[in-house]
Amino acid sequence: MKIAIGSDHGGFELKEKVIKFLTGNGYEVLDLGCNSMDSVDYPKYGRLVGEAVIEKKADKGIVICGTGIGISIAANKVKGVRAALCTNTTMARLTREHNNANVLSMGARMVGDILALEMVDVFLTTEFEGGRHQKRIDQLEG
Ligand SMILES: O=C(CO)[C@H](O)[C@H](O)COP(=O)(O)O
Repeated sequence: MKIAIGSDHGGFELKEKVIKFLTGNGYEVLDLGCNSMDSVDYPKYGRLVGEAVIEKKADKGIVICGTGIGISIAANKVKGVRAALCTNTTMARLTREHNNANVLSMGARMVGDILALEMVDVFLTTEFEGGRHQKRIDQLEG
């Protein structure tokens, strides 16, 4: 499975740890930046990850900023993206099972590294349940 990942400066350090986790667990990674802790603007990176998923350059995406809020808003501007800001593993599981989320968003200033990696693992290994949830997702695309 190929994962597109992007962050702003607030998420840079966590992004590097997530990349290490992903490559260590057999995932392919498409790192779309940023590339240092120098201050950058999160909209670009949210959009890049969202576009990579929709253009099928990656199977799923991960976006990280300080809170996870701004970059999730940015990713969700790309048509077809369902980016979910998660703060615990239950949310990471349910957003796959119920929302078929294709992008995980996390706030590096909000959650610890261990929890973040647990959320990544759960998000990437949980399947969409389908059934009653599909018609609700269809309505999102209006
Ligand atoms: O969380 C964020 C957006 O939702 C950003 O990471 C945050 O706003 C960046 O702040 P600063 O420029 O003060 O580092």
